[in-house]
Amino acid sequence: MAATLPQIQVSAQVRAVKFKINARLPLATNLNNNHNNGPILTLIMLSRSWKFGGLKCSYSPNGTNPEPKEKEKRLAELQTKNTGFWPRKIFKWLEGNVDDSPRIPEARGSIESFRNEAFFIPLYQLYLTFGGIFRLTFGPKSFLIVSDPTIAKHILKDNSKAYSKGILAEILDFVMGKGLIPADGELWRIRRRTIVPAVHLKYVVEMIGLFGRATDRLCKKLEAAAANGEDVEMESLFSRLTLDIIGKAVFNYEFDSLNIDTGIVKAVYIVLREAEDRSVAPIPVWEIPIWKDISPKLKKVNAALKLVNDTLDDLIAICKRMVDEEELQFHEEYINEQDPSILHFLLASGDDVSSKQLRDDLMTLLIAGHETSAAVLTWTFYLLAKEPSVMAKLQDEVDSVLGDRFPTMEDMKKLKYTTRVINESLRLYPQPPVLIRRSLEDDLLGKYPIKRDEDIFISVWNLHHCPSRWEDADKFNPERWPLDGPNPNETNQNFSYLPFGGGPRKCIGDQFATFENVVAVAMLVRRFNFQMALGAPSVEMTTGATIHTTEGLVMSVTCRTRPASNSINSDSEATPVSR
Ligand code: HEM
Repeated sequence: MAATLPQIQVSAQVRAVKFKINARLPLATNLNNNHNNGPILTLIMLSRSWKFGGLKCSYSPNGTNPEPKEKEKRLAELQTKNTGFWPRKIFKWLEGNVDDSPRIPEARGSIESFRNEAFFIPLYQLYLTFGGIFRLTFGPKSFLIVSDPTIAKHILKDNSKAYSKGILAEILDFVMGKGLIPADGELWRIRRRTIVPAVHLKYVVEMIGLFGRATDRLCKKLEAAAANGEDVEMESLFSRLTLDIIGKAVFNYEFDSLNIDTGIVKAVYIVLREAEDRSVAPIPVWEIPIWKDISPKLKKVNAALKLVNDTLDDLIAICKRMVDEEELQFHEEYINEQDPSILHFLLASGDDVSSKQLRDDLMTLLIAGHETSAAVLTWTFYLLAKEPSVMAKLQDEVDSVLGDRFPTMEDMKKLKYTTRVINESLRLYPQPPVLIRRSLEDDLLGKYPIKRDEDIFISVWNLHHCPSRWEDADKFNPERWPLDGPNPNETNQNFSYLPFGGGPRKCIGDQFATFENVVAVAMLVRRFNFQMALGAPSVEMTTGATIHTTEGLVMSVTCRTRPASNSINSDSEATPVSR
């Protein structure tokens, strides 16, 4: 199973751990500009200093290199003779350590090629050796890897002003510009204040109907596959489902990608794929001036980007006309029934239509809300196929709560086990698995002082798989979240669980996404049984913006005997599911 993590064995004498790290980093984790260290990293760490496989490496837990014996002896002599004339600083200087502050444990490595392993897996192995914060160094470049909940909270929440999105903003610039995810500082504050009100409760409730209609279209596709006995590749279907949903929810555009491959759908996928490719590219070729003009791939990307941008401009113009003509008064929970999209809300609120900023924000929402939800659904169905007892319990709940109709807001409160399944899926497969920050000033992380301009990866994967925090950490066990307990989040789990980040930059679509996933899972498991298809490629992880499978999630689908409507729970007002 892909989530089963290799454990490293650390012997007392020699700790020799050879890690091959695939530098297919999550979207936020590219090594570009001066961070460019090539595609693959191989770390070889030896406790203290030993020769191993012809390569000499060193590691010491306080970050200093072991000194030669003679020098140590001389220092010891000097120290024993110290009568107060030699200040302590001078001994430290002779040791090559000018200040008293503790040094962050350091893992040093060399770079080497190795494919087909998700980057965060070796980071997990290093975490088991080095602990909640360590420095990962290759040549002149280093990164801080944080897997400690208190330090994560400090960076994300308590001292969040001292951190920017760093390399994430650089990589995403071509597609998101200064959109809400990459933006920092005052611009981010202004945009966040403008956009968050658009995702109000009434809007989210309205979206539940949209989630149901879109999932119903997917059900029809699956019904056809089931009738023909065809296997289905669920990862790409989930990607299309969530694209259809987010297009309609953000700018009232019907991609209908589940049914047709129009030019715009293809263009969106070209742009999304490019964003992922850039996040894992060893060299930022797109920045080389001549290459930019002659590369057929980049030409294609630019053409696709132009089509997407032109379409967004058109949608903004159409929406602007609607807003000008309508007589609705703008208020806190403003919603236009014909077009409840976020774009409509923003324009009605007086947001500047001509600005590139609005387009950047729409593009950001499209990407943020599409890949993440698709990945959650993919891994949830993979986990469910592996745990039939969880699937059976889930189907029981859905049968009894939903009966034969589309889910409503009321059902969201009742589908408690379904929600726990999503909570647990997000623990095992956090999307994205790593959060990126850069320090804007000197700071203290735990007991360790750090300088400005440190690139930091907060490994949500490590936080969510920590063996001392979670019982049977690798087990898919929705029961770990009591049904009568609060919905787990970063606050009630003390930053050990960060499915939607935390602090001021927490996801603005958390409730939207949770309901979207609950509706999709509930409707799908009510209608179908899912199994891994016979002869399907084994499911392995790889990283782009989120965790993908390497070769898709190929499943066989069979129709369930439709459960009878449940008269107690069924809501006569709610729309029956179309047949
Ligand atoms: C299951 C689906 C989703 C997951 C797992 C998810 C996860 C996250 C996480 C972890 C962050 C924090 C990133 C960081 O701190 O660096 C984030 C931020 C964000 N998310 Fe989501 N997200 C999901 C769905 C959505 C949806 C549907 C939308 C939009 C409708 C959305 C919009 C955003 C935006 C705009 C931000 C940036 C907020 C800011 O920086 O102020 N997300 N998301």
